[in-house]
Amino acid sequence: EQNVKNIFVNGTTGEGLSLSIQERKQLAEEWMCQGKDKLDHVIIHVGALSLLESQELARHAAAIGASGIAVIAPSFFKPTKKDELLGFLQKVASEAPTVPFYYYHIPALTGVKIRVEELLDGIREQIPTFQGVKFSDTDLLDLAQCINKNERERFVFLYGVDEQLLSALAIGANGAVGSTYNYLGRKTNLMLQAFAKSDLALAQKYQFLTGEFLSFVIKLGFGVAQTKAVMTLVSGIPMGPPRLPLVSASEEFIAKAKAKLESIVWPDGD
Ligand SMILES: CC(=O)N[C@H](C=O)[C@@H](O)[C@H](O)[C@H](O)CO
Ligand SMILES: CC(=O)C(=O)O
Repeated sequence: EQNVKNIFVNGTTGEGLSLSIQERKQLAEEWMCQGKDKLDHVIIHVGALSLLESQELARHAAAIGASGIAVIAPSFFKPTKKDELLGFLQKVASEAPTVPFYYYHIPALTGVKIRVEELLDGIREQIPTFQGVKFSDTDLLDLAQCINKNERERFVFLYGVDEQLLSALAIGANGAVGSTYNYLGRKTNLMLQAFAKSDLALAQKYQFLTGEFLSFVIKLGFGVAQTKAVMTLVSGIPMGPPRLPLVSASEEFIAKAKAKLESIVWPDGD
């Protein structure tokens, strides 16, 4: 329905860090199975506070044939220097030595603000499977420097601040991973197509409209619980309640989000 061809499992929206290891394995297996003939890539997030658990999840993802694995920075005891973060990532990546590895940079949630530009310098020597970054930060200078310096190594940069994806594309991001594509995937694909055809005015229209929706719901209080409510609203598929400490979106939020979404007039006419 949203025509999304790649999936990122057990990340932020999937509340991966709130699930048990057993649950995470089960979900990864289910997505591999369901996606078999439908999806191009299944990237499984295997980050955890415990290095041992993260390694176990990496081995599991490799065993079930994941197209990639991703890891966020550990966020209770935090790495403060590049080499500390790199050491952790390396010890996870090496458990899945044939699986492309992505660093999931999301400093607003992890509190780990080590610049990606710095992290990537020489990273292939430590992590031969290093493939790219899921870059969920607004620092477009850091992203630009990553892209500028790493062109030769052909890393992939998947952008994760959906409301400013177009700006990231302009600076050279290769793709996008984000929560809103669960319900605005089709519209975002139209934006990507417009950008690919250099129709910047049309691409901007889509970005302005997705931005209008997001700025509206962000003012109401927008997080993973609210995202799930909007997913249910649009798809009709019940997402179930989030897990504590997150609590379900209010009926008032759902009604307002629904009205806002329905009020938007898209360039493609629906
Ligand atoms: C913090 C967070 O959830 N980030 C998501 C991706 O990483 C984004 O997809 C946002 O949910 C989205 O850009 C809406 O603000
Ligand atoms: C939103 C997103 O990219 C994630 O669930 O990690």
